[in-house]
Amino acid sequence: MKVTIVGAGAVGASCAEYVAIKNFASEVVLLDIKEGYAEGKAMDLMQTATLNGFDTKITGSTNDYSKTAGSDIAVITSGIPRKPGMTREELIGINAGIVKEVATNLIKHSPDVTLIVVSNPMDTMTYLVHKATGLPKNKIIGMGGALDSARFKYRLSEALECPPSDVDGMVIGGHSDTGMVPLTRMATRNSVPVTAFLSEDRLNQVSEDTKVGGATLTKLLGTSAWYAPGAAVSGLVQAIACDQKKMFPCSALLEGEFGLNDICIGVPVILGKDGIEKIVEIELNDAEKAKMQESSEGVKKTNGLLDV
Ligand SMILES: NC(=O)c1ccc[n+]([C@@H]2O[C@H](COP(=O)([O-])OP(=O)(O)OC[C@H]3O[C@@H](n4cnc5c(N)ncnc54)[C@H](O)[C@@H]3O)[C@@H](O)[C@H]2O)c1
Ligand SMILES: O=C(O)C[C@H](O)C(=O)O
Repeated sequence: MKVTIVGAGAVGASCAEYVAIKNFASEVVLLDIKEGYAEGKAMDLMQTATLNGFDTKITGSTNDYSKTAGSDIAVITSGIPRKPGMTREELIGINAGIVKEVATNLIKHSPDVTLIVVSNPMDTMTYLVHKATGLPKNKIIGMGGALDSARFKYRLSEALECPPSDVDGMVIGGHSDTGMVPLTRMATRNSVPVTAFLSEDRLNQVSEDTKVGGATLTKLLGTSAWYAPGAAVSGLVQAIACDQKKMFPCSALLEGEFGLNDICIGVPVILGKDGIEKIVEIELNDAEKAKMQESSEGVKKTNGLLDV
């Protein structure tokens, strides 16, 4: 199993580290445009192999896509991150060109690759990859909901004063400060609805904290987060590589599902060896449907800025 990660920055390197530590891939190629950078990150990570007990071979490349040939899965984390005070949408001007070029180069050398898009604004970048490449729709996956759901569970565990592993929950919708739709009605603590423990006001606070999860970290760090994003991407890579048939909210191209068309946005999907093997159309109530509709209008507005 060969995994390529383009963009050896904070998120790309974190993802490479988690993939290696989970020890399911034979090879990880890190590629970056910055001279020597991916090679340096790869060497540093390889020097953790005996410490962390993995056998995955990690190599680096400065923009030489021939090194990525035959990749089964490729992750796109190339592009600029936001700074405090910015929205993800403001990154489109620089990141659209980078993502389009990177996706085209990857497919040239690995025509059967499954792509995971991470660069922001992620839903729009995922849509761009659909428009710019001829890959089938099951092979283009946007990562946002897995991370947002992890943050939702963290915030729920804080409110419930319990370990995060007690909590289950999911965030669908656009990966933006206003577009996320945390499904509080369906969240549980060991199968008991969290609504049994938390007031409506407290749950609203959990939702609002979840939606600005990325912005909160960006303010603290001066740039956007990387540990949870890297871990979330590695979960998607593992589900595909190991044909796990796991359910994650991912940005997928919708053709009528959830009443939406011609858009990539976060919905529950089953991930296995064929990428997105199924979109799971869960039943939403009227309030959730309205939030999803509003979220899709935001994503479509950003898509309208694309030159496709
Ligand atoms: N979808 C998500 O949930 C999520 C989470 C975190 C970050 N992100 C996004 O991921 C992207 C990367 O974030 P980061 O913190 O790793 O940034 P970073 O600046 O640390 O790393 C980005 C890397 O991309 C490289 N790069 C730029 N242009 C390139 C090109 N044409 N080819 C190859 N490499 C190129 C840069 O040299 C840099 O090393 C940002 O757009 C950020 O907003 C998304
Ligand atoms: O917040 C960001 O800009 C990065 C990423 O989308 C995140 O949610 O951490």
